[in-house]
Amino acid sequence: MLKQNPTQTPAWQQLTQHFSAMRQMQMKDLFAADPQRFAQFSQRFEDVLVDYSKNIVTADTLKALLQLAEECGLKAAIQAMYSGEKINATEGRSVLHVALRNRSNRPILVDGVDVMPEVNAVLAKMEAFSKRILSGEWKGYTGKSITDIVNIGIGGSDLGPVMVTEALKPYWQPGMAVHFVSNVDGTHIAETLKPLNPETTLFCIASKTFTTQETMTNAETARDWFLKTAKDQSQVAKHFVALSTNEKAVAAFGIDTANMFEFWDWVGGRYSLSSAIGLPIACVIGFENFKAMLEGLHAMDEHFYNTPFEQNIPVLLALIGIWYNNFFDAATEAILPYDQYLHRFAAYFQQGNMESNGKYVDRNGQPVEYQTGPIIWGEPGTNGQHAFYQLIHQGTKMIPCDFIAPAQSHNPLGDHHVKLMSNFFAQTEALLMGKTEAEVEAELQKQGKSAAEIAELTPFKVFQGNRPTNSILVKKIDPRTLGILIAMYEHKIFTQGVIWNIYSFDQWGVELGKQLANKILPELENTSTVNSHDASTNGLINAFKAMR
Ligand SMILES: O=P(O)(O)OC[C@H]1O[C@@H](O)[C@H](O)[C@@H](O)[C@@H]1O
Repeated sequence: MLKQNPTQTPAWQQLTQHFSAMRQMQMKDLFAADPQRFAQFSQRFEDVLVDYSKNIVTADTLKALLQLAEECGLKAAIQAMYSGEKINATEGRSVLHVALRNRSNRPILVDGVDVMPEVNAVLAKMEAFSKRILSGEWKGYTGKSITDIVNIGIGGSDLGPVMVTEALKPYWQPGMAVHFVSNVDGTHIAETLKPLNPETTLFCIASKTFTTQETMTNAETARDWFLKTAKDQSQVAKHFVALSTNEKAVAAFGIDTANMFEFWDWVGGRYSLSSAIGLPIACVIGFENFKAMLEGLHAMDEHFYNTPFEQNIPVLLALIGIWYNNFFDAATEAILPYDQYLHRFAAYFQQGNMESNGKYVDRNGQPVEYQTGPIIWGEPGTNGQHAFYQLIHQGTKMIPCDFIAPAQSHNPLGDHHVKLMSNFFAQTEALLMGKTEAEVEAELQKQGKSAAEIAELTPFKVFQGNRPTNSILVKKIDPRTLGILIAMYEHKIFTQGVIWNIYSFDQWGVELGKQLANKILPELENTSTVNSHDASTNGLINAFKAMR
């Protein structure tokens, strides 16, 4: 894979020059000058409309950004990922979440072996299992059917299934509920288990490595809780399944490996929701709906693979993100879904994006001299409007935002949805157009304010506007569309990682804290004074011990 420093490309030089012309550019002037701007700067994919016209870009900007993608070897990088090359170089692994939802079934080789037969075998096992659970055929230790699934996992073994099951709540099958325990804080599992009945509860222990401290601790607590009632160790098999790559550790925990749903080291945790990690999803929305989501993911995978970059939605979104991140110095991006069911969508892509592209070392092992991954955050609208939008509208920082909304609500109550959507449209319009001094003055005059009051108040009520947004309007949040959206963001992250010349599929940055926590844990289990750390850490640990 090309290991190109993006700032050393001709395209980057061109963008730098172009930026000096664009930094003062007003989007409303661009709209006024070009009646075709919406048509020119929007793309449709199935029932998804992506409008990126409200960005500080011209055709020239996109041309230079597309050139940057070429010069950074994006084409070859996509090819390398889809053909199973070991692009996760620091872990020596392929990166093949696209194989998990490869509905075309075209062979995908890892070390010369087609992975599709094993992918399909696990999917078939998930289908059979989820059908047995949902039909009530799978019985617990007292002969009752399962009513509650508890997924125990963290990070990529939690956030995807949480986000998807919440997003697709209207598709939950009758008589089945799903719960998630991730935090090692005992409160999480204690509160989750309180209303549950061990006779009708199934635990999915989800961990790629099956060594993660939080998950193993919660899994042991769950097993103790279950055995407190069930008594008999042999009944664990009816209530515990494992979703993992680590057969040995699964067996050592006491889970029958017949109840293990396998995946592989070429599935990154944060890209694993279409692997066995998706089992709780399939068990609550039904396998047919899970399959529809896989088909949506695959459709966007194909779009990303086959579409020329100038119409390629993930590529365009990635390039626009780079434009703000690297030229306008925007440090964050907000994801703002106008759909309550998508309330964990931003949290999901916070991991997806920040764990992938939060790297300061490039693929040559050198510190980068440019910005890489942005900070991702967001909450559903309209809640955000009454909380943090003040800063987006009038703060000193540029925050490019993605607004996402469905045309059809799953809950068409009265005029709720048009009210919601009026806010969706109004916000991006306000961020684009702002409100001028003259408009504010005229408004205040109409309200009967004196000249002195008008002069005093006007500066506070002006909106500069010119704040960039993408609008992603979908017909309905259904399994297929959700799959499309997920893959769209995944490939955006991939594209940016390629251009920033970083490895997007490792996560070494999470290791140091784990190591230190393992060192500190035994120090907390006795009463002696600790002095093996820096003064602050010693002081805090000793204060904690004194307070217990
Ligand atoms: O699935 P596992 O092995 O328990 O790992 C869970 C999470 O563990 C974290 O340490 C990693 O940063 C995540 O990427 C990962 O998803």
